[in-house]
Amino acid sequence: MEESTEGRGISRRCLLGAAGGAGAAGMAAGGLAGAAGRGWAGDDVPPLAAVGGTSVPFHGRHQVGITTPPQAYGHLVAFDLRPGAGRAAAAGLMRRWSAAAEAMTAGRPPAGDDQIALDAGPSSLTVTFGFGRSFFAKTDLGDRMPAALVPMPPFPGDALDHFRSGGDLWIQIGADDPLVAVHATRILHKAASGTAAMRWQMNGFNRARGATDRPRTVRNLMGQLDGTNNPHPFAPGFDAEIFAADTTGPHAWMNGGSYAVVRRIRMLLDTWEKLPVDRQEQVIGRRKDTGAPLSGGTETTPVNLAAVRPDGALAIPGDAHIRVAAPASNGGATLLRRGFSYYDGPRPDGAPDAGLLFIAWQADPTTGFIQVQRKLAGADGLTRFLRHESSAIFAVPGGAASGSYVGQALLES
Ligand SMILES: C=CC1=C(C)c2cc3[nH]c(cc4nc(cc5[nH]c(cc1n2)c(C)c5CCC(=O)O)C(CCC(=O)O)=C4C)c(C)c3C=C
Ligand SMILES: [Fe+2]
Repeated sequence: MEESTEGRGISRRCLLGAAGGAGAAGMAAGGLAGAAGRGWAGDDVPPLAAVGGTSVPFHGRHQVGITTPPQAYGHLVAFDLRPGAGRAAAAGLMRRWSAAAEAMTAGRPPAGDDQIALDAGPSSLTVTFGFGRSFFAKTDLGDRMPAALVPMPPFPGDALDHFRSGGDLWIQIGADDPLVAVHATRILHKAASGTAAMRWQMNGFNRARGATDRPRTVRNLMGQLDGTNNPHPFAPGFDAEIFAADTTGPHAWMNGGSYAVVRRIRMLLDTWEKLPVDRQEQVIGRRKDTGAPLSGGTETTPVNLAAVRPDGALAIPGDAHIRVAAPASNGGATLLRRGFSYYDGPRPDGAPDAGLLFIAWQADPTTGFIQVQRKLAGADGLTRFLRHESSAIFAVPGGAASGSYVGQALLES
């Protein structure tokens, strides 16, 4: 049975983690020992299960939610500053948001808690904050806007909804428990009151942690393993490809930061599902069941783009998604893809409103997403099964040190 602590509104479970289950760098299963030391000596309380007890520390050089393994539930929320809200108001908001995020990711109740996630533990909650281009003019910080935060160019085939694109501020919320994710979303929305209004919200999901016998690549709504050939955080060159280069001067506030490109990409599932599986595999260039490249091997075997079949045809077709998107086809352009599926029921035309909340992380969107998407829009066999329906790009500053808030180096210097 669950026990809540009177007056503090936090479950004792939150303070007693479970052993095991921290599958990734930066994650701590039962990583709440500090909290547990604050007067909670009970040993008759059942501990949180591994999913609930896993915490991802909020503070660090980089914000969380970039290299953190994708959680089961995700909410992407964009806000616009209210008229009259300038730099000081934005600083106050980032301070409130960071304090709430720091508390919730540690399994503590934030200020003004509504207690809807009392007994769930942190459940790998991450909260990631970003700034859109429009933020800088409204806060009189135009001279601090980095050159890499370019306007997104149009691409052939785009069908963008302006009202679900862009935004002054962005929050990515991820957690392995749905109540924890919704709780964080609602708390952060309430904390914005008076300063910023919600512009759009999109809700997504991935496979539940623990549903498979071992952590494995997520499967998207087309049925493919998606994320296999992502760059690995421990690989040489990863930081240079994904995180902004350290600088001094007006853009030093982005040290440790990254750029997020967010695209809501609807999948034309009724058309896709009519295609035989072997044709679907040719479109991607990988086996649908195992994720192995059509050049052979297992999911993790390096792709051989030069491999030919006995009949002399390319094993991975010329218009296969993984060929056209590969760094080798794009001057080395590398992205870290970390998205969420969405499934929002039927559209008025009867087709499923379903697809991918595609999020790409990179050191520079011009040499990252924009370069690759230009190529894909013209040459990728997958394109005819997709519609890009919203688009945004955000500068995501480095993580906050303990006692400071995300974006402080921008807003207070
Ligand atoms: C602009 C970049 C990309 C968009 C947009 C994009 C959309 C998209 N992709 C899939 C499914 C898969 N993509 C896969 C690999 C892959 N995709 C991109 C880029 C974009 N994808 C890259 C750079 C790569 C890696 C290429 C490589 O070097 O091998 C795969 C294969 C498995 C994997 O490696 O992740 C799948 C499957 C969908 C469904 C989609 C839009 C909805
Ligand atoms: Fe892709």
